[in-house]
Amino acid sequence: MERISASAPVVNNKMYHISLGPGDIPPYILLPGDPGRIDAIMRTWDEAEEVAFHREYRSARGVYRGARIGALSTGIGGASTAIAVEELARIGVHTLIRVGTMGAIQPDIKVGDLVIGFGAVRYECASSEYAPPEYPAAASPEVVMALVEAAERLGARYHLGIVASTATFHLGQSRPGYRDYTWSGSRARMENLRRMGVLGFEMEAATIFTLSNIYRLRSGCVCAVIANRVTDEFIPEAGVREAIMVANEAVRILQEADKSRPTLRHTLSSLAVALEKLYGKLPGSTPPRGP
Ligand SMILES: O=P(O)(O)O[C@H]1O[C@H](CO)[C@@H](O)[C@H]1O
Ligand SMILES: O=c1cc[nH]c(=O)[nH]1
Repeated sequence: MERISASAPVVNNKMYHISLGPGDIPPYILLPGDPGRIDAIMRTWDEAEEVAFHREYRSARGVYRGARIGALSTGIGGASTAIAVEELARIGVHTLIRVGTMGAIQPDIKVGDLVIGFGAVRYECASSEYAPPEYPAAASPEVVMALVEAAERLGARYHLGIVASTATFHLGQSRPGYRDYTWSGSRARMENLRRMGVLGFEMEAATIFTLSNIYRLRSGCVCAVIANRVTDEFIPEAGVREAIMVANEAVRILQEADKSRPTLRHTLSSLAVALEKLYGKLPGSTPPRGP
């Protein structure tokens, strides 16, 4: 029987939760929360195949307008999302774009609009197990710029700003609980964040941004606004296809940029490979692995 390390479980060369191993998925990946959104994402690609489906983690790979692209659902919330980022990092994924849905908390944001987050309020709890509260949950500038460029190209109506990632959908987002249970901290949260200019509530961006910065990965987030909490409207799926298209296009933009402008790390590791071919194995050298 295969001996499996309990501290970093890998089963048949696949990460224990996401069921993916090195090479199974392209290093540029879309991260919806909902496994059902993988179908909608695959329908927008020119080539698409499902790769694995274990627990909440459903994955696919394909090609969008010449760009190799992957997708993995994270499930709802920071805990399952942290597992996804941990395991994706170990198999060489370096660029993560959350494609989610959101409840806007500003009155001028319409249901069906998109929100591109450049930072996230860390109410989701999972990131607190990785870094103190002073550590920011910030998206990567390159990914944010690619998302903005993509939204402009596609003529999508978008808002750029800070989002709030919560640990729960109800009390964490100032909704009453069962039998109208509430308390002052929950009731005050939405109004306080609205005054601070925060655009809306979702549940995963802060985890993705925090872990990505710690692990030197790139990340960003585009969400479809399916609800507005001020105007009290809700249209499931409003803007979801647009969010997916913006994320696809951003991956294409990033891949083009990465090809024409290799990073210092990539250049150095390519050099190490070339030297290794000439002179044999160098101590501590690793093959190039994306930007
Ligand atoms: O639409 P997704 O990506 O699942 O995201 C949003 O929807 C879920 C709540 O309904 C949370 O995961 C929230 O972040
Ligand atoms: O209100 C909403 C809508 C989508 N996702 C959330 O987390 N909250």
